[in-house]
Amino acid sequence: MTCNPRWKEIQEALLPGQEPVDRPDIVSRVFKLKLEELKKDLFVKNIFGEVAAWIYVIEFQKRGTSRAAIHIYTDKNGVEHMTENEVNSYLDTRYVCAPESIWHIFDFRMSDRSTPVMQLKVHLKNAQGVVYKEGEEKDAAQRGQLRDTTLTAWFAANQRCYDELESTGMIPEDVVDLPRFLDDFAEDFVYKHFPKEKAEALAYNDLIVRMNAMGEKLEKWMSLGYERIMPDDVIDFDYCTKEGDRMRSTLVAEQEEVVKAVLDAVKSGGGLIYVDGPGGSGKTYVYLCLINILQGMHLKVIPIAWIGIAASLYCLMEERWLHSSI
Ligand SMILES: Nc1ncnc2c1ncn2[C@@H]1O[C@H](COP(=O)(O)OP(=O)(O)OP(=O)(O)O)[C@@H](O)[C@H]1O
Repeated sequence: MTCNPRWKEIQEALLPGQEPVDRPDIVSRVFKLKLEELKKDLFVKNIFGEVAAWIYVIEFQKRGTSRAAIHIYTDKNGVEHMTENEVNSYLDTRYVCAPESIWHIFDFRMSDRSTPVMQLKVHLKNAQGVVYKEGEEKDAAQRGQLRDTTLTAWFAANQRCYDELESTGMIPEDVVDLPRFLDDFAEDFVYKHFPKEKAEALAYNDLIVRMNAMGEKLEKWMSLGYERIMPDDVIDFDYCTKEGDRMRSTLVAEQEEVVKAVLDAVKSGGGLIYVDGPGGSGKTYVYLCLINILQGMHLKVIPIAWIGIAASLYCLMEERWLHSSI
């Protein structure tokens, strides 16, 4: 839909001697009202038939003519092809004309789309809600058993989809092709400096732990014959000592002061030390240095942080957030 400055509603709202170009605010408001009306016709009154999904983008042509490019999908299968060329939309709007500025100032939406998201009425098996009239309870209960709820219909759709995939041979049998994905699974551990073979064993053990947590057994599908090892069993103490010493030799005086205070506290049975400093002043570097030194001494170090991002900085360690360590 393209805006027409000669529209009656625009012309009537102009003050004597004004042209539409003088009143982008009126032009934008009228265009917006008409767009809303058109949306009602298309998507509520369905004047062109049932609509499966829709999306529109507002465009402003070179001399400021507003235009809504609306895609309507009448076929549910077409919905998944809805894409927007963001690069082109960006380039096309480099020139900001008066109606476009007003459109933004009024906070009108630049694009909108229908959301093909449905809320499922979750219920336990055979415990769906049934609406009944007094005296017709039995019929209603029977009807309720026959009729799908959004949840049971969703289960049925999943089953149909699964059956289709199965009939085309796209669902693998109960075999997990771990060797094919082992490199990907082991990547995290390689990143944490474990040699490839240990990283693979750790990945395999990690899968076992995760499966156990879900009440499943990895062995049911396969056994790769790795021995059970946990990250703590494969700490390279020599590497930690060397790396700790190397980092310590590079510390500036204030950093060394912190490291010394912590190591003294460890020797004398413990303590609580608070470290502060401006952003980028080398706090994390000190923690990493300490982690290496202490691990090299076969001591257990548990880094904890308020947020996941900070926790992930301790890449030598299993990441933990504060709440998971308490
Ligand atoms: N003594 C040092 N020798 C070499 N590089 C260092 C040293 N101290 C810090 N750096 C480097 O300086 C940068 C900033 O240090 P770091 O990330 O430890 O600061 P930070 O205080 O933890 O920062 P933020 O508060 O933003 O988290 C890092 O790249 C770190 O490797």
